[in-house]
Amino acid sequence: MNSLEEILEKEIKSVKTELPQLIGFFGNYGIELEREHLALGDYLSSFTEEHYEDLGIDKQQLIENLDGFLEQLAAISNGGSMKIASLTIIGGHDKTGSPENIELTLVPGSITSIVGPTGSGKSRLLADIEWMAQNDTPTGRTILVNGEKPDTNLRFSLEHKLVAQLSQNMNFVMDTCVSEFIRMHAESRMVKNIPQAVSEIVAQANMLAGEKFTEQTPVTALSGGQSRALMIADTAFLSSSPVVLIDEIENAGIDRKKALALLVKKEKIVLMATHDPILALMAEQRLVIKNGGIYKIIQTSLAEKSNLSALEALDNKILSLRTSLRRGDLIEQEIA
Ligand SMILES: Nc1ncnc2c1ncn2[C@@H]1O[C@H](COP(=O)(O)OP(=O)(O)OP(=O)(O)O)[C@@H](O)[C@H]1O
Repeated sequence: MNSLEEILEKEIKSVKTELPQLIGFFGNYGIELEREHLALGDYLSSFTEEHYEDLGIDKQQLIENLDGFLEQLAAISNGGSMKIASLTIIGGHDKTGSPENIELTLVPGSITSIVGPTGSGKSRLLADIEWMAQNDTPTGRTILVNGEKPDTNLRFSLEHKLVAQLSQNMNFVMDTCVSEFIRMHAESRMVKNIPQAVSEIVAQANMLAGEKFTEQTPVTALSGGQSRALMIADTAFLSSSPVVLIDEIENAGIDRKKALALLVKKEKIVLMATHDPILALMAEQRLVIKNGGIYKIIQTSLAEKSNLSALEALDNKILSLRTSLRRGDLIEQEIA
């Protein structure tokens, strides 16, 4: 990443191609990066004091803000290499206040499922991890990163986001198309080849969802399953967060096994709340939640793993029935 001095000495033309984020940065102050042959520093020095008064900022402040912005960009682009060695969940208490006597350490490359009745507290556990709870949530749990309390910077800084959360509700409020949505995200993550990222993410999302959508589809026109597929592909490709939390892939009518494979491709700590036996058994361990507390930790046994293929065969049968149903066929044949 270039230093502030180097950026100020560069021609505006190359600044715009190398750091397109700066177009938006200056745009926020009402500064258009015109006169492309000038060095950025010379361009900013060519403004009169009155001009700066009109913009509502003086030159020194603008340069300081630019420096801060460049630091943030550098932090984001280094995010790709951000790794953690472990995540520890220290128990709090269940809904009735009984202690949750547990200390569980998760390491990268592991998948842990979270099971339990509706309303038992699965999403709450994911939320505790997302917020790096420090005995300050309704469960009293504490989360440690690399065996230590994460510092406040790590907890609240967006650039160093430790956790990517895929939640049950994906409501897009922006009125923009799919490619624009991914482009904005890819740009903020300093991705170099944005068109390639866009087409890969759309292709992967379409492999997860039923009806295909295109790069031009408005995000507000996506179905629940399609938008979830888009968010899963987006997280898998663009998120550098070392921890991925998934709240129920199965409800969205997307191919959940492919989705899981996509998300765990990289060395990440994955936790997923699920009601689905296949997903639960694909994890190496599962946390059973009861009345708001972690009640049991079960290691997936060999016998359970060997049941997976029979479960998948059952599941494929249901899937093909679902496909027939969606196509408008009758389901009259005897089901063995
Ligand atoms: N240990 C706890 N102490 C107090 N409240 C809790 C505790 N655990 C969970 N809750 C609360 O219980 C409610 C239900 O929990 P949650 O939404 O996490 O359930 P869930 O298992 O994810 O349900 P579903 O399967 O329907 O998605 C929430 O309001 C949550 O904050």
